[in-house]
Amino acid sequence: MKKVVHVAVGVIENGRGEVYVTKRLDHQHQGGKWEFPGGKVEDGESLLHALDRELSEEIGINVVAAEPLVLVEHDYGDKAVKLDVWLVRGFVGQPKGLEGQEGRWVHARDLDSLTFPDANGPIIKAVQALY
Ligand SMILES: Nc1nc2c([nH]c(=O)n2[C@H]2C[C@H](O)[C@@H](COP(=O)(O)OP(=O)(O)OP(=O)(O)O)O2)c(=O)[nH]1
Ligand SMILES: [Mg+2]
Repeated sequence: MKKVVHVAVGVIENGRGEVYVTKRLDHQHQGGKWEFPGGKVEDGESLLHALDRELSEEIGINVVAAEPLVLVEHDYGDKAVKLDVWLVRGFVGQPKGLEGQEGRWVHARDLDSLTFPDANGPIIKAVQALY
């Protein structure tokens, strides 16, 4: 059976109906598409620790308050992922792409105008249902 890659993902919101998205680098899996920042959970690591570590590495924030939003399993054929998505309502720092990736705040209603990986459909629905 194919190994499923477990990913901690953060939907960071700013209290004004906007969420922070970054663009995956061209050489990455699903490169060139927008994403919610996050990355692989390491062996033995808790989800919240993975979330905080990845958001710190990728966009320079630390998580203060997060709650589970949605769990998405998706098989891309070349790779299967389990996205553990958290709504991040409290954080320290100002998000910015630290790995050369583009980043921007986008209003929840405008998420449909950006291209995300196929797995992200249920995430976008869950975000839009909040507003
Ligand atoms: N972070 C993130 N990953 C996503 C999203 N949607 C989606 O299909 N993915 C997939 C793409 C990748 O196959 C996987 C996440 O891996 P990643 O590349 O972010 O992992 P990582 O940060 O640990 O980076 P790496 O150094 O191992 O490449 O999940 C999303 O919205 N955010
Ligand atoms: Mg990542």
